[in-house]
Amino acid sequence: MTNPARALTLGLVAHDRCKQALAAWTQEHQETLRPHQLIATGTTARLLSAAAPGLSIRAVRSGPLGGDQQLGAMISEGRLDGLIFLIDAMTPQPHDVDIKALLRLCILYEVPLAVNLTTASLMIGNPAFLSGDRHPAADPAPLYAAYASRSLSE
Ligand SMILES: O=C(CO)COP(=O)(O)O
Repeated sequence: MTNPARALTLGLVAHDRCKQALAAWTQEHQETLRPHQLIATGTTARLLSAAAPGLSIRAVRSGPLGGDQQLGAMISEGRLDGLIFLIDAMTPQPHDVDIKALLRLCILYEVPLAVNLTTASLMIGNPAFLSGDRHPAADPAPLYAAYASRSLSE
């Protein structure tokens, strides 16, 4: 069953060589994105806001300065509904550990994740995703409750 439509909180991040592509995609999909709350890492936010001035995009810090970790914190608090993250696979990044940590939290918490624009378009074109509907297995709480309360005694 599909939940009533609600505004989602979506993360948008792109490495430098992918920023123009994400800006063009955001512009192209601005009507679909408009009802949702968009959060982007600092420099990505600047470019996307220029490309699609009608969208309200909240900036966190730049990725290498903690922005990826801010998005990760939102995931761990259940405050991010999806992430579009265009990663430059050909350029070493100084904050590789932060990138890995953000991807890991998407996996851990079943957050829908697009690492290319084909998947991003599929994601936002899917009415079930936009309505906030998630597969029942997407609730990680039961999975990790046993881990969080594990006994540490011998
Ligand atoms: O480095 C990033 C993600 O890992 C993106 O950060 P900026 O959007 O600030 O460039």
